[in-house]
Order: sequence, then C-alpha cells, then structure tokens
Amino acid sequence: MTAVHLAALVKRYGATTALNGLSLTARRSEVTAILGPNGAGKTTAVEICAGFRRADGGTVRVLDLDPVADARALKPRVGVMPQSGGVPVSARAGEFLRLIASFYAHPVSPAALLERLGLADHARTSYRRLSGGQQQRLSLAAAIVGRPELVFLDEPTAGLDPQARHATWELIEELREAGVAVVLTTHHMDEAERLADRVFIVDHGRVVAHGSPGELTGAERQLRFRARAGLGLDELLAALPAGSAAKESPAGHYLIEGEVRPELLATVTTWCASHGVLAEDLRIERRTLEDVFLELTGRELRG
Ligand SMILES: Nc1ncnc2c1ncn2[C@@H]1O[C@H](COP(=O)(O)OP(=O)(O)OP(=O)(O)O)[C@@H](O)[C@H]1O
Repeated sequence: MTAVHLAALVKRYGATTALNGLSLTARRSEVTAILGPNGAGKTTAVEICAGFRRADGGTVRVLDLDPVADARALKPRVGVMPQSGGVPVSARAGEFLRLIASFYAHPVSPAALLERLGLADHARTSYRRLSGGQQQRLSLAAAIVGRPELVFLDEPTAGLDPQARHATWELIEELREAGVAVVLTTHHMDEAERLADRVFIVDHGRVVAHGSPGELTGAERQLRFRARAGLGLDELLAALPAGSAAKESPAGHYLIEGEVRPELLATVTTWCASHGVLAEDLRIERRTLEDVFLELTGRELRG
C-alpha cells in the first residue's frame, strides 16, 4: 500500500532549485531510503511531506492526503524526526516525551521508549544538556511514541556512536515489522543497504536511480587489489575478456570490472605474477551503492 506519493516535486529557495522534479513512492511495511549527498534536497523533500513547507510544483500525497490542507487529520498518523531536533531546549527528556505521548490515543510507554533508546538515566536532563547523540535519540522517540502509521526520519543516525546506531537500526526494523511505513534520509550507503527495501538515490533535487539495494547494485561483481602505483594496465586489459575494464583509482588501488569468472581471476593473477606484482588485498566483491552513485554522478557520495 502506498503511504507517500511524490510526483515531479519542485521547490526553489530564491535562485536555488532544491527539488527539481523529484518523484518517489513509499509503501507501508517498508523502509524507503532517500540517499544522496549534502544539499541533494533530502531535507526539503521530508519537510514538504511533513507539511512544514509547500512545494512550488508537483504532487504530494501522504496517506492519500495533502500534508498542508489535511495537517490535522495527518498529525496523529504521522511521526516526524526533523534534522534539527524540534525539541524546546529547556524541556526535560522524560517530561517532553510524556507530553508528546499525551497527544496520542494509544502511545507507547514513554519510560519504556527512553529505556530502549538508552536515555533512561537522562529522563530529568534538559534537552540542551543532552549530548548530540542523545538529542537525536530523544527526537526519534518523539517521532514514534504515538505509534504512527508513517514516520519520516531525517538522518536518524547522524552523529550517533556505533552502538546507538545499531540500536536505532533495530528499532527501525521493528517499526517495519509492525507495518509502519518508514521514510528516512541518509548519506550513509551502508545504512541504506542494511535497512532499506527501496532506495531512491537523489542528486541535485531529482531521483537519479531507484530500486531495492540488490537491484541497484546488480548481480555484478568486481575485483579489487592494491599494488605499487602506476602499473601499465593496457596489456592486462588486452588479456581480459571483451567488455572488461581495468582502472587505477586512487593511485595503487586497482579495480577490474566485467563478468568476474574464475578465468578472469586467473588472468589477473597470472599477469601479476609475470610482472612481479604482489596483488595485496585481492578480493572479489559486489558493487556497493557508493559505486552506483559514483557511476551515475561522477562524484563520491560523501565527497
Ligand atoms: N531555507 C533555505 N533557504 C535557502 N536555501 C535552502 C534552504 N534550505 C535548503 N536550501 C538549499 O536547498 C538545497 C537542498 O537542501 P536540503 O537541505 O534539502 O538538502 P539535503 O539533501 O537534506 O542536504 P543535507 O544532507 O546537507 O541535509 C541546498 O542547496 C540548500 O543549500
């Protein structure tokens, strides 16, 4: 079932076009990741879905409603974790979460949620005195305490330590199991790969590719190794099957693309042996979303 439908969304801030025809769909019981570099338009898209901003063009439907015109009807059904907190700085964590819970008919127990997110010892701490990671987790708790059908999480794990990051991932997976539609933004491709059923790769305000992580990265494998910089690859390339590619990037890091079969591995190692090259860290791996992004845009995701 469709929870969010965005079609040809346009948003301008003065001379800046933040969204330039962005289209995406998110479904219930799925995690949908909007993956893109800084400034790609992810936050703007979430803010429009949350009814915080109006689009300049295109269609926005959230649970089949209009986020601005139907804001009252959507409020009890949608949770939002904005990028910049959204919590009054003097509010104490526990009191704030109980207040938010009181707005909903069937909230989760605030105390249990604080415990779950490792904030139980900070229930009496004011928001401004929480660490960045604790503030993030309180903001996440506030987004989900009302048992929403749909949640928007804007960079939910930004600034979290690995333990808190994993706890957040597990919570997100449980939301999906419970039938919630989760839409999250991230510029961590590992987060999208681990969590998302569908990924929308966004760049310059539009979707440049979408699909499940497996669809996006494909079945293709690639072979990588490290060796001394500046190996002449023409001769190796000539020995490889047609359609293969070999490149050095950055210096001393080699990548062989194409159909990685046993013969290809043998060709590479034989070539290395005959040139006195010790191929270190030789490995065959699947393409990552980072590779896909690089291919599509010519830039690194986190660049
Ligand atoms: N209120 C605003 N006024 C002017 N320009 C803005 C405003 N908000 C965002 N922008 C610009 O719009 C573009 C998209 O920004 P947005 O915050 O939506 O991207 P993002 O993908 O969420 O980036 P990040 O990962 O850094 O949060 C950027 O060029 C940004 O500078």
